[in-house]
Amino acid sequence: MKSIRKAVIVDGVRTPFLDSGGAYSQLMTYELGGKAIAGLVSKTGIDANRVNMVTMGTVLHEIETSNVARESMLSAGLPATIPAYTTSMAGLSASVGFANLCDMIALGRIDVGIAAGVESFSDIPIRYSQKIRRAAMKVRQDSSAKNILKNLASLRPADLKPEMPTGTDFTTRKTMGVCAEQMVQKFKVSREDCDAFTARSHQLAIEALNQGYFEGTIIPVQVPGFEHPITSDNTPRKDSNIQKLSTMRTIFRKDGVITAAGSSRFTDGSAALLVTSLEAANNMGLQPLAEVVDYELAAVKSLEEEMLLGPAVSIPKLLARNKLSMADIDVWELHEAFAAQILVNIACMQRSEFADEYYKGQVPGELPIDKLNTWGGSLSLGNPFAATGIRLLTTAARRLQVENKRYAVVSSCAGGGLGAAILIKNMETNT
Ligand SMILES: CC(=O)CC(=O)SCCNC(=O)CCNC(=O)[C@H](O)C(C)(C)COP(=O)(O)OP(=O)(O)OC[C@H]1O[C@@H](n2cnc3c(N)ncnc32)[C@H](O)[C@@H]1OP(=O)(O)O
Repeated sequence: MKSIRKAVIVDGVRTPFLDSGGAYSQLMTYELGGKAIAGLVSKTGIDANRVNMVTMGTVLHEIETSNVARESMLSAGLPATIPAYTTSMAGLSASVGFANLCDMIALGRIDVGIAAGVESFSDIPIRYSQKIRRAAMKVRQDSSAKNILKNLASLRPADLKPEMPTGTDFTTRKTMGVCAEQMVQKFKVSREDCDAFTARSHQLAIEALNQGYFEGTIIPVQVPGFEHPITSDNTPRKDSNIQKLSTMRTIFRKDGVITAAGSSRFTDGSAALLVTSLEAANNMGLQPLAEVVDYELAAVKSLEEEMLLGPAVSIPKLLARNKLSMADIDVWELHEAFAAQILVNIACMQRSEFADEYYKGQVPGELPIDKLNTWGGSLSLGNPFAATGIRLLTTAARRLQVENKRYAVVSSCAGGGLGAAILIKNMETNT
């Protein structure tokens, strides 16, 4: 086995993010995934034959293309000799694929990888009820007319109702919005602060678009039946101001704080990122954006009250292991599942009782909000679950360059009470 080597982020791209049920309804998930991979190869100009491995995360698995990584890279025209596998870890699905590739690079197993993520809520796996599935299996074993009639007779009209995925956590049987409101009950954040955070997210995304920070990273997508390629997200919203937000009703709990605007929306999109060894980047004449320093995967103790506290349980461990404090991090990119969820995570990291429970008494302190998601976030840009992990990494790496800073931390919560934090470092300040 070779010694530990540096993994570097060369660049990343994404498709425009669109509310589900929109233009991407024309595409199967793998086709949408292939758009980001093809866009990445085209943007970086790499010879696709140099790619050793492709990972793609997804949360909602389409049955016929269950290894969506493979189907996506083939649809992107990559050589069939490149192995590809699909990663699944709720909202961290693409992040864990990225982490796998970094480890493979560090250990010398591969030189060049593509880490991607895709989500389509417009092409979701819809199932028949368990009663129908069982009857169908019995008919498959014995397809005589008598057995078909017997099984048909055992069914009721209600059994024919299709089962749609709802985004409900399997263990708690609660939606993420309900879980987020439970965290608010325990850790207390105000409606006013949530509205202010939501308005900030949209305002910063609009500013980032005006500044041209996303130029070149959002690839045009040609959808069959559309005259022109799709070139931009359908958000942020200009009317997402505090005056309007404060009048909106809460949706997951009557006396709660979460509105439709304070929730990330069901979104379709894909994203892909090129990660290589430093040597491979140099050999290919590529200028990487950032070095991958370390990552931490973590999980909460109580799924009932702490479902979306992934950042609060993963960031402090990552910082402590790397002997860094909150103040050492210049660029923060956190997934905005809900405005309330971000505020609860920030609050938890300042509490001694939380620190006692999770990190042996060291209180991480205040995450500086002026360094957080300054180009907007999932509330204002959309949240195609797995693709979001790659969007966050690309944004963090690019912000390091634009802001000329040293360290960035990317962190996300996820269903199942999971969390991840990833530490990257600007290549320009790589001392
Ligand atoms: C997956 C993981 O592991 C981690 C995670 O990310 S967990 C979080 C995952 N995300 C979720 O669970 C998704 C939660 N989202 C939802 O359930 C739904 O998108 C939602 C309930 C929030 C939206 O519900 P909806 O009924 O479709 O809302 P929608 O009709 O768009 O909006 C309601 C109203 O608010 C308005 N509105 C919405 N967002 C707004 C905004 N930002 N600013 C101003 N107004 C807004 C709309 O225009 C609409 O107004 P009208 O009634 O006048 O038309």
